[in-house]
This record gives sequence, structure tokens and C-alpha cells, in this order.
Amino acid sequence: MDEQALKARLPDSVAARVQSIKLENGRATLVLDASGLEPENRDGLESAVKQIIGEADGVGDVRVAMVADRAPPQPGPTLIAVGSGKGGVGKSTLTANLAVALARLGRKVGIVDADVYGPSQPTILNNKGQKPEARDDKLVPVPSPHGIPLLSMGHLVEPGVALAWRGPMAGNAMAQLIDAHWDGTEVLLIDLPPGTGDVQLTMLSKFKPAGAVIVSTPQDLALIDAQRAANLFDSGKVPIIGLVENMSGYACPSCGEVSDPFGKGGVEAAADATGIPFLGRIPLAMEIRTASDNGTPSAAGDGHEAEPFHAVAKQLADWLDTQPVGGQV
Ligand SMILES: Nc1ncnc2c1ncn2[C@@H]1O[C@H](COP(=O)(O)OP(=O)(O)OP(=O)(O)O)[C@@H](O)[C@H]1O
Repeated sequence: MDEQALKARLPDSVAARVQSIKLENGRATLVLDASGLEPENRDGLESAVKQIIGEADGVGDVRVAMVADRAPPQPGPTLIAVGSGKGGVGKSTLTANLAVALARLGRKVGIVDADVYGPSQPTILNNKGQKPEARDDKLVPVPSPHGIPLLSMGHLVEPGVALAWRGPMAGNAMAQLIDAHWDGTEVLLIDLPPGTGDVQLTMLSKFKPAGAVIVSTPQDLALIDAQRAANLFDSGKVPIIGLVENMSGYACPSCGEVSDPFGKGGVEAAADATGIPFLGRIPLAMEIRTASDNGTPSAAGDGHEAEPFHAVAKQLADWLDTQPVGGQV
């Protein structure tokens, strides 16, 4: 059974709402346009789709994200998702540094570390081992020395435990981190796990972010995965703010000069080809890694390795200024 055959099982009026459909290892993932539907009809449609698709040969599991054109306006921070197609490309590093750089521009920024499989923000932002308190059944973000309040999967579970979670549990845990006491926070950066799985689907259907930043390294394979991540946001009607190329070129530890052993411009060219804005490149630099490991993100200092983060943050701040006030939490 291929994806088009799966879609053909749905009545025309429902098929017309399918923004994307993917079948991989027996799991069907659909993003459906829920615009104009009342909540009860939305739930009914979701169950019907799960049943019809679940009955098809070769489908063992169905995941559905229902997305609306616009999330209903609610008070709370503006949500920005930071995603990547694959792990290890520097998404957490970029998220932390962008938060610090935005804070230095006067923005009130928080981070949700939704990377169930490798929560690293408590280390990068230096508040590891602290547990968030709960007030009125909601979590209270944990402050960090750089002025960035944080809620992380790493605060909730012991390292490695979440690895055994089934997908929906990860989605629910992320919902707790976002639906928390973010009073006073204007912008909430969501450090997503790599890929296009359950956490991303929960994000799209429950907390439609105002925009998404995609991180990639220059290699072709990483780029193809990044494109896939961008497609998911696209099908969820989340504007892609832009692509950032990380580990692009090598920064000389003594003079800071950047050379390009892997070639240059791959991500920018890919962004150009797909019409996605290119936000900039962050070089591969030893100081960036050691600063993260030591809990002092580069963007908090004034070294040359801070500059590219500030340049990307400036563009993000400009983009935020074009957005209506108030977010989705
Ligand atoms: N520009 C850079 N220069 C040097 N090291 C970097 C750079 N960006 C990230 N790193 C290092 O690469 C490793 C992976 O980065 P990071 O954890 O941010 O990636 P990630 O995409 O969030 O990974 P995962 O999805 O597995 O959590 C870390 O050790 C980090 O310090």
C-alpha cells in the first residue's frame, strides 16, 4: 500500500484536508487541515481517519496532527520551534545561544527543551540537577544564570529513561513543559527532538508555533533531512523563519579565520532553491563546544564566536517584530 492509495481510502471531503501523508515502517503519519472545524467535529474527524487508515494493509499505527490556519489568539509567549532533520547538527547549541543573544537584545526569552532523547539544555544553560516546582498543577520554569528560564525533559526524568517512552508519552510530556507558568516570557524557543515524530505532531496540533527555525550542517544528507523537517512545518502551516547552517567551515582557534574544508554554501543554495530565507552560518569552533559543555554559551561573551549567533538572533528579532503580540500558550 502506498501513500496515495492510503489517501484514496478517505472520503473526498476528508482527503481534501490532507496536508501530508507518510507511511514508514508500518506507521502512517497524516497532517490534516482542521480549519473551520468545531472542536467536537475535529475530534470526530481524527478518530474516523485513524480508523479508516488503520484498517489498511500494512498499517500498524496511525498518527494524526490536526492543524488550523491560525491558532486561536491566547495570551502567552510567542512560540518558535527550532528543529532539524537529524540529531547532532547543533540544534540545542543554536537554541541556547539564540536565546542568550535575544535576551541581550532586550527580549524576554525562555526555552523548552523538548528533546526527549537527548535533553542538553540544563548542561548548556548551567542549571542541571535543579527540579522545577509545580504551582496550580503547572510547572514553574527553572531560572538559569544567563537569564533564560528553562523547562527541560532533563528536569523531569533521569537520563535515559525517556528513551523507552512510547511516542505519545513524549508528546504529552512536551505539552506539560509548554503549558507552564511562562508569565513574563515573550518568546519561547522550543528545542525539538530531531526528525519528524510524535513530539513534532503534538507541537503542530496542540501548540502551533508562530514560526520555525531549521538547523542543518552542510552535508547533503543532513540537508535532505532538514528539508523533510521543513516540509512537516510547511504542511502544518507553520511559517519557516529560515535555515541556519551550523558547523559550516572551521574557525581557526588562534585567529578566528574561517576555512571551508567541506565546501561552502550548500545550505544557502538549498534555502534559495526552496524559497526559504537563509539566516546565516555558524562555524565549527572548539570554543563553541567547550562553552556549551561549561554552561556558558558563547553568545553570552564578546568573543568572535559570539558574533554569528548575534547576527542570526538579530534576524529572528526582526522577524518577531513583524508578528502580532501574544502567542499560543
Ligand atoms: N558550531 C559548533 N562548533 C563546535 N561544536 C559544536 C557546534 N555546534 C554544536 N557543537 C557540538 O556538537 C555536539 C552536538 O550539538 P547539539 O547537542 O547542539 O546538537 P543537537 O542537534 O541538539 O543534537 P541532538 O539532537 O542529539 O540533541 C555538541 O557537543 C556541541 O557542543
